[in-house]
Amino acid sequence: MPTYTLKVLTDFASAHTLRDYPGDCARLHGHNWKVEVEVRATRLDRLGMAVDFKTVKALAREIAGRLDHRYLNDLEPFRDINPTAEHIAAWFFQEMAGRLDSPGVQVSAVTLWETERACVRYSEDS
Ligand SMILES: Nc1nc2c(c(=O)[nH]1)N=C([C@H](O)[C@H](O)COP(=O)(O)OP(=O)(O)OP(=O)(O)O)CN2
Ligand SMILES: [Zn+2]
Repeated sequence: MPTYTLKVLTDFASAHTLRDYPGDCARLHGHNWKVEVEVRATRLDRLGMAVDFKTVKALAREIAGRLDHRYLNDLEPFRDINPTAEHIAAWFFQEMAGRLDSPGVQVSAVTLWETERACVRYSEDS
């Protein structure tokens, strides 16, 4: 089946500490995180769009804004789980999936870049 995968980018700047990490990352430090959100559809609307990029960007920006200029360890769910790239990517995916309300369009992956050299891609493909 033809599939359209759209990707939008956003970012946020936050501080975190990794509890129990055996090294520098257990100390307070920050990152300029970059987020790639992928959404997938198999149908287009009458305009020829799976979903307007603006819709996906606005939602991704709103979610990123909740993390921006914050100490992640103070925010749910990172009071209880370490704010690793893996956990942040999964949280971001779930927030997007819970809010994207476009028929026939699903969030398919979130890639979180922690540095320019390291990222994690989270999806729930079976
Ligand atoms: N699998 C993961 N590994 C690490 C995570 C993570 O979230 N998931 N996080 C960190 C720290 O947050 C650390 O700040 C990042 O370190 P690193 O990727 O090593 O980045 P640096 O720029 O400091 O390191 P270079 O070796 O210069 O690339 C660690 N690991
Ligand atoms: Zn870090």
